[in-house]
Amino acid sequence: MPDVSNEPATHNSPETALSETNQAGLIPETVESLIQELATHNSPENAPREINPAGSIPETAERHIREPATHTSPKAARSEINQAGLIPEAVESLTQELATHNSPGHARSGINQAGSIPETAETPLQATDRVVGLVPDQSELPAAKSADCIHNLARLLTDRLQQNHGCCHTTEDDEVIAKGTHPIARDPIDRHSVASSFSPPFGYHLTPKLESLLTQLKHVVDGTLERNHLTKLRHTLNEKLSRIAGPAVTANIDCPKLLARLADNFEFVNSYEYGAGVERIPDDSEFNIGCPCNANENGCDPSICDCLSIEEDSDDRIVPYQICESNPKLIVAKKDFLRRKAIIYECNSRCGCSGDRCWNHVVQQGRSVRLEIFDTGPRGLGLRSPDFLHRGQYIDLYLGEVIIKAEAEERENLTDGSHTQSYLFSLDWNVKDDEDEDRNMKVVDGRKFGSATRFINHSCNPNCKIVPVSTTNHVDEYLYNLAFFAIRDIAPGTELTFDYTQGDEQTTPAEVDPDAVPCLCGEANCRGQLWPNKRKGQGSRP
Ligand SMILES: C[S@@+](CC[C@H](N)C(=O)[O-])C[C@H]1O[C@@H](n2cnc3c(N)ncnc32)[C@H](O)[C@@H]1O
Repeated sequence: MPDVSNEPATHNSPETALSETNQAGLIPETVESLIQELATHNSPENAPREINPAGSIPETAERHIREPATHTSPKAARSEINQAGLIPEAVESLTQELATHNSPGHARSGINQAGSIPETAETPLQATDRVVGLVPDQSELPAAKSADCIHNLARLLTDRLQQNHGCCHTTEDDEVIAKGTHPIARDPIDRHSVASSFSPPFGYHLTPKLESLLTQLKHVVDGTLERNHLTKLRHTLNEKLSRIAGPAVTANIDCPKLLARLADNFEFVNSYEYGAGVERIPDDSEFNIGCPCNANENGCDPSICDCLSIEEDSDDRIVPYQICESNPKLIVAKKDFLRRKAIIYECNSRCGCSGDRCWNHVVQQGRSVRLEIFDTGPRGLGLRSPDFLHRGQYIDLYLGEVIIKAEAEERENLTDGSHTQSYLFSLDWNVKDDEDEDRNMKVVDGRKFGSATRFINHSCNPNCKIVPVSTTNHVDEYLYNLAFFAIRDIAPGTELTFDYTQGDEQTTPAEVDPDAVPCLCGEANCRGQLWPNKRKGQGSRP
């Protein structure tokens, strides 16, 4: 990238520089055409007369942007213009700079297909045009001095392009990123640095026209940086999404702030991440035994399957799954099971029914539906599926860092009193009392690591439910999966929601806690708040 401040202009006689640049394909065709147009119409003496004093692009030049230039060889045109001092080097450098950051091929195809001037191509066009437009003011500000001013600006803009490859976060985003454990390190950017640091060399004055040119250049460079940054964020995010196991998880997000938060500050994981101090019973513990069902006879038999939980008031085993009525290839959670509070113990490889061929083996098969993270507006990001979801269909797991209760409390205290989003989910299904909770309970934190379900918002009239599911390790009662199931048929593209107070008493509070996070679900039965502010983390306790 050329340093226009220090580089002697020797090897760049304007002619050579332009021809070199053109060989490298760096100057968009439209700029060429305009230069030709200007050269044809503007001999140095004619220029002030011909060019619209208001600084807009002359009609003739506009026309030529769409027409192939025929009558003037670019080389000759440039040489004429340069002799007249009408194309300052700085504009040339800036043209190159912008062209480098915005592939010329791309710029050209944008121009040609749309038949209009894209923003990126506008810079050199406008710059050239307006610089020429300065000629009438030469008595006030000699062209050479104008060029110096622009040169100075071009250096600052170039520095800015070199220093950061497009970080245009807001201060708020920088804060969010600074708090994260996995940020892509970026220095905070002062968006006004160019404007505030530019001042004309001593003794030079800026005409209003030049000042407006400089402002335009700055906006174009800022816009270019912003676009480059968004492209990079999308790339980063798509890479992360592509590493998620199973059918596609995509993101449909335009808001730069939300995009930055997701791309820079969140990692998708395919299983739990275990934090410090989390004790686990190993899967191969001698106490983990399978059921006696026989794969070669009746398969898994609900009347004898030891994996199934037993009803409290009878010896009946609770059968959680059935064949889906509207799609016989699908095993879904039973309607009556979804209404109750119960944990699912699935069969696994230790079982006589050989686990993976057993009907009681749904969550372990993994996600089978596609998901899309999208911008809901007032509720931040949300989740939906482009697929039709059947009632009882398993959707995905809620994943994240598994941490001990004390750690969860510390994390929650950091955000206490604020309406910061909460991603804590207590694994409290088998917790007996407060002492047991303090000693054994674990919490899943989906803030920095998680799955797509971490974006499921709350609704007071939800279409999903979270169910505790134990799969390969039935003896570790404090560690199980949190699995989302559809509780009714869900049309493609419908936002997925669940009740954040699931398991708690779900009555409309007499008065909404003024410190609580207000609920924006918009349902007729909305309770007005997500959680009472005293407890933001969710739990699955029955
Ligand atoms: C688990 S996150 C859900 C994803 C979140 N919307 C995001 O952008 O990352 C929970 C947070 O989402 C927001 N949220 C979820 N449901 C909401 C609702 N019904 N009304 C208002 N905010 C909601 C709250 O800020 C809550 O703390």
